[in-house]
Amino acid sequence: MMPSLGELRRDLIIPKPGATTAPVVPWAPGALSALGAAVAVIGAFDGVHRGHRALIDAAVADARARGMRAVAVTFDPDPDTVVAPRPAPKLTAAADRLALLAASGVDAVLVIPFTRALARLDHAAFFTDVLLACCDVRAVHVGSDFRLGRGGASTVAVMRGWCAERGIELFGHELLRSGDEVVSASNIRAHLAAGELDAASCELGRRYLLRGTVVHGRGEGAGMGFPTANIAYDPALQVPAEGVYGGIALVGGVAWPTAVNVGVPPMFAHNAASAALEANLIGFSGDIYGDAISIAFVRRLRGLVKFSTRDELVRTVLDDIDSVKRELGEDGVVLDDLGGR
Ligand SMILES: Cc1cc2nc3c(=O)[nH]c(=O)nc-3n(C[C@H](O)[C@H](O)[C@H](O)COP(=O)(O)O)c2cc1C
Ligand SMILES: Nc1ncnc2c1ncn2[C@@H]1O[C@H](COP(=O)(O)OP(=O)(O)OP(=O)(O)O)[C@@H](O)[C@H]1O
Repeated sequence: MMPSLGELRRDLIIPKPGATTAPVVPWAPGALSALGAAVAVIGAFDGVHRGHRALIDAAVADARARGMRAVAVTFDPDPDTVVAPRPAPKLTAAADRLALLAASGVDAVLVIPFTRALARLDHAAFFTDVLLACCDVRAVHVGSDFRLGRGGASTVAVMRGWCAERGIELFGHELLRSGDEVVSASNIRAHLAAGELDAASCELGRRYLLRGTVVHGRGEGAGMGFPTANIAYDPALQVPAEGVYGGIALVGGVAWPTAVNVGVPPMFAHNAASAALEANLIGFSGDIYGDAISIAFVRRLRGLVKFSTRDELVRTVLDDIDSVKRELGEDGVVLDDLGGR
């Protein structure tokens, strides 16, 4: 059956109605001084996965115990896109990453512009000139693998010593695991790239979501009995492995069960207009060219096949659509309070 509204809202990165979301504050000297003494949790937080959320929960609990405010400290752009020779595809665009952090239970999200100059700072300069210049931080929470400074020179042990001398407690938490692997953005990307949707969703703590825009395709799908929305997406985002998936598409405030094709269809690979991401929205008819669309991936159904006949392709895709209907329903669900997202 179609997932509940609550599940959809979480999958589609929509705050619950009435949920409080923290302010997202760009870095500036003294920008968070009004918060008073605070507990910081620091990271790039791509995906805001279960490991990140466990770490944030620990920081919020510590802040509450101290009677202080909790601040998630993150960077924009993601540091990896500035310093890595070949940046990894991202699980979340910056806006989604910040929205997830703002809804995580912290009292503020501090966004530090990440530049090559910032990457060159050592931990002492980062803490003094950047973090403490903005906020009265009394405790810092990071994962045990967290590193700061040029080439990641400063380990948790080094930072803990420096902080302790200044009356700041630094906690390097053991990393959350899922089975026998650490929950990490890198592992989630690898699972998605391998089509291992269950493992990716489990570590992420929700379904993977890809946002895009509906664009014109070859327009052959409608003639085949399954019109598809061709979707253009940000190439910096991680795409699940080529194949056919069942999922949920959010367009204009309605969540539709959807059959999704990821990858240029092998039968039409010669056509430059072939979309690498297209979705048949079950129960929908209408014109959505140019609209924003989000796809939450629920189940991988199969790999892409180069069928020998068009009939075979049509029969198989209609079967795919039937199996999505059985699992996710045959009609859209209106999400009435989307908060503009
Ligand atoms: C659920 C689904 C599964 C698909 N599976 C395949 C496939 O296995 N092989 C293939 O060549 N094309 C596959 N396609 C792509 C179709 O060939 C494509 O939708 C059709 O050519 C229409 O494309 P257009 O909308 O760009 O005109 C699939 C499409 C959907 C929606
Ligand atoms: N599984 C985890 N459990 C607890 N804390 C974690 C976990 N993974 C990362 N962290 C911490 O969360 C913060 C943000 O980490 P970061 O953005 O590097 O995430 P990541 O998932 O490890 O990413 P990547 O795999 O790309 O290195 C850091 O303080 C990091 O140590």
